[in-house]
Amino acid sequence: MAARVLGRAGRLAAVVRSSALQLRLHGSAGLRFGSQASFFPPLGDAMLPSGSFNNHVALITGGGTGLGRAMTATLSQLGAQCIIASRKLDILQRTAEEISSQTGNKVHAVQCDVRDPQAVSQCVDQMEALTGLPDVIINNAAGNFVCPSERLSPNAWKTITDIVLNGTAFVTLELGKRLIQNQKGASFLAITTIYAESGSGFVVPSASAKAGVEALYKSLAAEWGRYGHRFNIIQPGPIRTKGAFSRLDPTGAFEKATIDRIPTGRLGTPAEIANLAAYVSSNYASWMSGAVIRFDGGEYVSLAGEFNELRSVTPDQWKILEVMIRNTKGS
Ligand SMILES: CC/C=C\C/C=C\C=C\C(=O)SCCNC(=O)CCNC(=O)[C@H](O)C(C)(C)COP(=O)(O)OP(=O)(O)OC[C@H]1O[C@@H](n2cnc3c(N)ncnc32)[C@H](O)[C@@H]1OP(=O)(O)O
Ligand SMILES: NC(=O)C1=CN([C@@H]2O[C@H](COP(=O)(O)OP(=O)(O)OC[C@H]3O[C@@H](n4cnc5c(N)ncnc54)[C@H](OP(=O)(O)O)[C@@H]3O)[C@@H](O)[C@H]2O)C=CC1
Repeated sequence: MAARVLGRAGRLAAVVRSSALQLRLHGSAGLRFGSQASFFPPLGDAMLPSGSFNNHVALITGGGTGLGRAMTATLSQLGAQCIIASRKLDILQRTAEEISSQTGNKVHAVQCDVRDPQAVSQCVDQMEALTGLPDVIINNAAGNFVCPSERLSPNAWKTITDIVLNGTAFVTLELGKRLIQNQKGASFLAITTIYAESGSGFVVPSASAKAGVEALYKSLAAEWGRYGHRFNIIQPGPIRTKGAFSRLDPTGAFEKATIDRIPTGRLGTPAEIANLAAYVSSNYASWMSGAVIRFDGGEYVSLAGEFNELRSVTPDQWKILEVMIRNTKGS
């Protein structure tokens, strides 16, 4: 009994320690925990051996904020030279300076609106001049907001699908063609979402575009292996970032309900997904291509199972239910 209590206290202490670490490197917002979260403490430090990305160049779209920033921090800590690209140059530059002053590795900030194929081509020109072509490409940039579909204007639809599907395609095709020409292989990773698979009301442009991204990456995994390219997908569940939560949970009501239904009792953390993205993008995963990795604390299966709500039935209620069911014998 004492050992069990001590074990639990140890796990809680680990949660606190690793949250403090993440705050330092990734600047994550406050974490909220459900009752079972102490079984699943998030670890904040880099999982791969130091130097795993030495002599590697990584491009992370949307790398100035949220999950992209965390992925950049981890890759940079592991030795990569990173390029982060998005629309807001001031934010990119601030992030680049902060990360590179912590890791000692260069992070370059390049302005790019991924919706514009010419801007993407210029961004890749700039990148070639700065670092040469990349070994790792993470298509992480996205746009989204909750909205009943009957309220969507054509431009609202176009804005989201342009950033998510066309933006990912423009970046992937531009880099893919140049890498093929230079006979250089690379790891491509796309960040989608768990509802790319199920679809979801109220985020229909995002769901449609993310499903398209998954089809794009699975198709290219089959077609471009012969050029040395790997294509993989991570589907994150909810991870608190300002960009996502301000547009998808403006009142904060979604967060509590979500934590209640996630079997691991908490949201994910930016550092956790950064570790997974680093592994998938690394040479340790050189046999991984065409993979779709759900990373959601169990939320998807929790939402899907018809009888999962029975979690709220108490042991006393089960005694009554069991008698009722057993009484059907022979009927
Ligand atoms: C709680 C989390 C749980 C789970 C998360 C699961 C999945 C998460 C997926 C994500 O992708 S989260 C990432 C979210 N991050 C971002 O969205 C960051 C970037 N976003 C933006 O820059 C904007 O929000 C943007 C997507 C609207 C694009 O900005 P831009 O300046 O290019 O567009 P406009 O502001 O000009 O709008 C274009 C068009 O859309 C209409 N519109 C904008 N907001 C809304 C809204 N809330 N409801 C309805 N319509 C909206 C806007 O009116 C324009 O259309 P019209 O020209 O007026 O017709
Ligand atoms: N957080 C979560 O719970 C989840 C997130 N995801 C996915 O994770 C990824 C990161 O999201 P998250 O970090 O939460 O949110 P953020 O809003 O922080 O990240 C989105 C990034 O995309 C960039 N971006 C948006 N539009 C463009 C554009 N037209 N061109 C170039 N860059 C653009 C933004 O930078 P800028 O404004 O400078 O252009 C921003 O850095 C996204 O793909 C999202 O769909 C998926 C499931 C859950």
